[in-house]
Amino acid sequence: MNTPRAAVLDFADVTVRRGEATLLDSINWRVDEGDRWVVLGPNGAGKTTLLQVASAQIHPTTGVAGILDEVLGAVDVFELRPRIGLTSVALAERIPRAERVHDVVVSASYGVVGRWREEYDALDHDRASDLLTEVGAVHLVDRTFGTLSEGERKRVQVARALMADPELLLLDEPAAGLDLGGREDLVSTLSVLAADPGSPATVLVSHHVEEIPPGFTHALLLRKGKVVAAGPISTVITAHNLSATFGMPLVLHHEDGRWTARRRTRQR
Ligand SMILES: Nc1ncnc2c1ncn2[C@@H]1O[C@H](COP(=O)(O)OP(=O)(O)OP(=O)(O)O)[C@@H](O)[C@H]1O
Repeated sequence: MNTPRAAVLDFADVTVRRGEATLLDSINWRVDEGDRWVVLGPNGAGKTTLLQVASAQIHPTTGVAGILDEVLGAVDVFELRPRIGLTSVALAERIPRAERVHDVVVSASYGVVGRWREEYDALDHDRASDLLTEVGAVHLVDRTFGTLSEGERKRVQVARALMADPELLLLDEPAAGLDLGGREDLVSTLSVLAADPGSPATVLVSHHVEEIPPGFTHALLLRKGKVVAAGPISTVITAHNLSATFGMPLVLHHEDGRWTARRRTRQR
C-alpha cells in the first residue's frame, strides 16, 4: 500500500478581507509533497495574497490555513517561516544593493537580509556556491546585487530561497521584467529544479502560460479572489478555463511541454 503523501499546504475555506474588499474568497487548496504548482490569474486576482498566506506573512480572516503540518494562528510563525523559501519583489527590495551575491545567498541560512556578523561554516559557503551553480549564476558570485541585471537578480533570489533547504518553495512572478532570453533561461532553470526529486514542493505565481516550466504538475486559476479551476495541469490549463480566468476568449497551444495563449480573433 502506498503511504499517503503529506500535505505541504492544506487550505480550508481560506478567506482574506480588507475593509469591504474580499481578496480571497473561500479557497480550498491542497499541495502535496513533490507537487509543482503554477498559480495563474489576471492582475488583482489575489495571487500575491494567496502566497502571503502560504508563506505565513498574513493570516486568513476566516478559514483554516494548514502549512507544513501546522495551522496558521496556532504556531509560532517565526519557527514556520524559515521552513519556507520565498522570492518576491517585496523581498528583493530589502536586499542591500551593496551586498555581494555570495552573501545574498549564504545569509538566507540565518533568515536575514544583509550580512552582518553571523558566522557561516564551510558547508554553508559550499551550499551557496552549489546553488548559484544550479541556477547558472556562479559567475556573479563576487558582484554586488545592485549591479546585476533583472534576470541575474531573479536567479540569485531563487538560489537564496533554496539556501535554507526549505520544505516549500514559493516564487512570486519570478519572470516579471525579464526579456525573452531571460525568461527562457529562467523557465529552463525552473524546469530542471522541478525535475529534481530532491526539490521542495513548489508554487510559482505568474500571469502568463508561457512562463510555465515543463515538468510542473498542477495549476490553480484565480479570478477575483475565487478559484476558477485547480488540479492536475493538463486538465486545468484549457482554453475554456483560461478564457474564464482572464475574461476573454483565448486560443491555447501546447507543444514540447510549453503553453502559449492568445485572444481568439472574431470569425466573420
Ligand atoms: N489592504 C488592502 N485593502 C483593499 N484591497 C486590497 C488590499 N490589499 C490588496 N488589495 C486588493 O486585493 C486584490 C488582490 O491583490 P493581489 O496583490 O493579491 O493580486 P495579484 O493577483 O497578486 O495581482 P497582480 O497580478 O496585479 O500582482 C487587488 O485588487 C488589490 O487591489
